[in-house]
Amino acid sequence: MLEVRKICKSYGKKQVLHDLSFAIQSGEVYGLLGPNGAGKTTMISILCGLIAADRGLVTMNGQKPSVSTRSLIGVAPQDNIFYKSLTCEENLRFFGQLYGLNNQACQKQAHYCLELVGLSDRAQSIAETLSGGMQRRLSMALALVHQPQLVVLDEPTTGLDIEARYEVWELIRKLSSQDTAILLTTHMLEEAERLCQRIGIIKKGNLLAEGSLDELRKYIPAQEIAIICTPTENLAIARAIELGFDYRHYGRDLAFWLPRAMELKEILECFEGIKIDSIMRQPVRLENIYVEVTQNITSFPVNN
Ligand SMILES: Nc1ncnc2c1ncn2[C@@H]1O[C@H](COP(=O)(O)OP(=O)(O)OP(=O)(O)O)[C@@H](O)[C@H]1O
Repeated sequence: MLEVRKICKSYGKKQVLHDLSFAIQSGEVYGLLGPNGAGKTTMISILCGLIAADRGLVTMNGQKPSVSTRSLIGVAPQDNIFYKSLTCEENLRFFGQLYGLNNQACQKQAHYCLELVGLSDRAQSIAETLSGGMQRRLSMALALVHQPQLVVLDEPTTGLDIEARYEVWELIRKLSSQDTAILLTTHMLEEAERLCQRIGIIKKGNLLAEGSLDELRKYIPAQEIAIICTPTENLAIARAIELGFDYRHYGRDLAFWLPRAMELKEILECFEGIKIDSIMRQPVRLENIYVEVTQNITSFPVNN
């Protein structure tokens, strides 16, 4: 449904997007991940027609950008964009009008979207009196008022507490089940892991890796990861190297990549003679892959 093909963009002499290509199908949640300054917001701005690409093409359902293709996209930007002093319903009706809906359609869509995001009972509440989580859901409702086929959610859960985050996640799942395509940016890798069917990781405007979580696991040739806490890290690392285990530091955690499934007892036997305070086995997480890819430890080019 959405195809982004070899997009390039520079601000002055600084090129921030380099031949960026990806595609999103109906009902798919696609996570566009990358460190600060990677180019995610620039890409979103191009998608939404806010800025022009220097080169490359964005198509929706095979069509080049036009007023009609733009109406197929809804955007909930990082910062809430509703009018604080209007009620939820007034905001929705106003945004509906901006998208060219007539009065009747505005009314109908306002009610439908408020119900979809679980805010029907707050229709007459002034927007700024809503909790942070409700305000994010109102922003999402505004992005949906014109029934877009693709919704862009730019860091939809930043700053939300866990309950509010769950509500937004539920809403994203609901939209996806209704066949809406979703482009999600987030710095919360657990969020992307839970919600996204496919993930693209970009850095400095280059797509470094793309695929489902299972496909991305190829970046870490391990069955599992063992996080080990030891007062003598050097000894443990030396032993791991002898045994042929790769190792990484994730923050303060020392992690060994286990090339095959191993019982805890067997792992402990590997480190016999070395004091181990604690040990934890875990599957390869998106976080591990993301670190690997964005720190260029292992590099696998993505074919555009
Ligand atoms: N209007 C602008 N003029 C000049 N440079 C810009 C402009 N907007 C963004 N940039 C630069 O382009 C690069 C990409 O920025 P962008 O905001 O797209 O990254 P991002 O991945 O969205 O970052 P974040 O995760 O922090 O939101 C950065 O180096 C940024 O400083």
